[in-house]
Amino acid sequence: MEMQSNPIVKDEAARSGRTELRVLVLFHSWSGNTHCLAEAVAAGAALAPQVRVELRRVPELRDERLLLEDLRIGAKFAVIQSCPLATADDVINADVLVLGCPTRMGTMSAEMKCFIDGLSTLWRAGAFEDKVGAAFTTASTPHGGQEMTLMSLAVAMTHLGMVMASPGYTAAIFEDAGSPYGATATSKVQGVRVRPTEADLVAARALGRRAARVGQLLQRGRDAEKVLS
Ligand SMILES: Cc1cc2nc3c(=O)[nH]c(=O)nc-3n(C[C@H](O)[C@H](O)[C@H](O)COP(=O)(O)O)c2cc1C
Repeated sequence: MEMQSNPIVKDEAARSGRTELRVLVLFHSWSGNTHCLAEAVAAGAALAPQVRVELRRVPELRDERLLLEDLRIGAKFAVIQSCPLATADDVINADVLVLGCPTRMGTMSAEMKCFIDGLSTLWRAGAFEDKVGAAFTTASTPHGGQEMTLMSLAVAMTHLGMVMASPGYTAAIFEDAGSPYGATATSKVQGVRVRPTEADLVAARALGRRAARVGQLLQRGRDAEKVLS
């Protein structure tokens, strides 16, 4: 999927002289765990002043009717389905892009990878330079590849020319939940499916807040540069 657009023109027009910061939380999820983190990231980002936050999902590679018919995920996917699909304009207009997906075979889901690969036209036109990036994921086991997935998302965003807002240990919660590379949750405990814990959600909110803050610092720097030039 290649996104057709005239990014430079749109990007300049959409982003110059704007005071509000636009944060796009872009996720992939089937059974809702990553969706839970996405909502928490969006809520955290929305705490910053003068921020507009949008929650969008990446397109499925499978027929969505089959996902709805799947007894294990159908009801959960129906909720996710009500979230709009991301458009090229959503991506172009964002100052901050926070990407999240399930860990699949130790790395990002194919759906997220396919979406990122489809950004190549925008990428070649420089549409991602100086956008801020951050990442989150869920996996069913505690060491099932969360950090690999976060790093795979970070690698892709680095290729796009984005500035990564790593959480590090910038909030105390990262000592207990998430990771210095992004927000995480484990969706199975002793074989039982569970939702992200309150600590996971606090870490996801902290990630959203941090990404928005780094975005605002960069925005102020750009504004100051304009005044000085
Ligand atoms: C094809 C496939 C591959 C998966 N691979 C992994 C994996 O490598 N490690 C892991 O811990 N969980 C793995 N899982 C489990 C999901 O990462 C986990 O259930 C996740 O929380 C699902 O997110 P969602 O609820 O947002 O759909 C896999 C699931 C599927 C369907």
